[in-house]
Amino acid sequence: MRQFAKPALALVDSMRAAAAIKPLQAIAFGGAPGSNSHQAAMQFAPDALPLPCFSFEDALEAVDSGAAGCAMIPIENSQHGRVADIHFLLPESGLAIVAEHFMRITHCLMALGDGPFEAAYSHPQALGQSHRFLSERGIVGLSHADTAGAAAFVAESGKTNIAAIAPALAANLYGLEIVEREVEDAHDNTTRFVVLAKDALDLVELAGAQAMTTFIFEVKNIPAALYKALGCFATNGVNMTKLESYQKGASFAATQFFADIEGAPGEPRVDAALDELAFQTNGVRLLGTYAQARKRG
Ligand SMILES: O=C(O)C(=O)C[C@]1(C(=O)O)C=C[C@@H](O)C=C1
Repeated sequence: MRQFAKPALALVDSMRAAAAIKPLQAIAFGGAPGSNSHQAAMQFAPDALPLPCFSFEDALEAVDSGAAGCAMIPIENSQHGRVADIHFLLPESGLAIVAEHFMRITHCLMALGDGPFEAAYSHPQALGQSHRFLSERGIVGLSHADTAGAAAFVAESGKTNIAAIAPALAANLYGLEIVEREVEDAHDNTTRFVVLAKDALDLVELAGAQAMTTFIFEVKNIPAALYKALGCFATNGVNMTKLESYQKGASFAATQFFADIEGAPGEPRVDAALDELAFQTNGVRLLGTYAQARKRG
């Protein structure tokens, strides 16, 4: 069911009503109020109106339809890697990345009782980030659309033998007890989020800031295709900070890559690298240029 559990509905409705009055000030996020994405949105833009959406896809759609000025989307986690689907959703959304935001993620085990628990519900990323904690206690991780939504679901269930893994705020919002704090397996657990909007940033706004540029490209199906693609950045002295491969479709013939570099189009060495990349590959698509939120290297 693509609907938040009952304990979240009043808050979701009031946030949606406030956002509907001033959509340009609204920041859409995937998850119920109290989710990590909600908290990242508020850290990034404390005066914005948070707009809860059931999924990341719905949050992107809210920007596309004009229901929100931008969306806050998790893209990768230091412990558990890529956030599923984002590599397909971002390019397909047609939106531009206008900012990045890093947030230290800390999870709590929360429930109506104090255990023992057969299962804990959460977003698959949060379950992955707390994998050791759960397996040491014999608690089965069960996937839910988001962390805070899982807390609302556990509250609605009335059951004392299930728990949620979610931010502390969610326990507060949905009336659960925090059984254990900091259940993430690594204590520097951090998620990188990106902010997406309809219009790309005007590069003039980035003057003086270290810029990042995110793009996707598809290599030709020939030997050394990736070597040649990466050579474009090596010879032009451009620092690549992220490179991830993924398959599009089921042919497995042409691999796509999702990449971040330091620098912006308009800088001669970046322009030269991207021009050469276009020549060496089946296509390059820029997803956005924005200010670096954390120094790399
Ligand atoms: O469910 C949430 O709380 C989310 O905001 C999603 C999400 C993610 O998908 O990465 C965000 C940050 C954390 O890494 C865990 C979960």
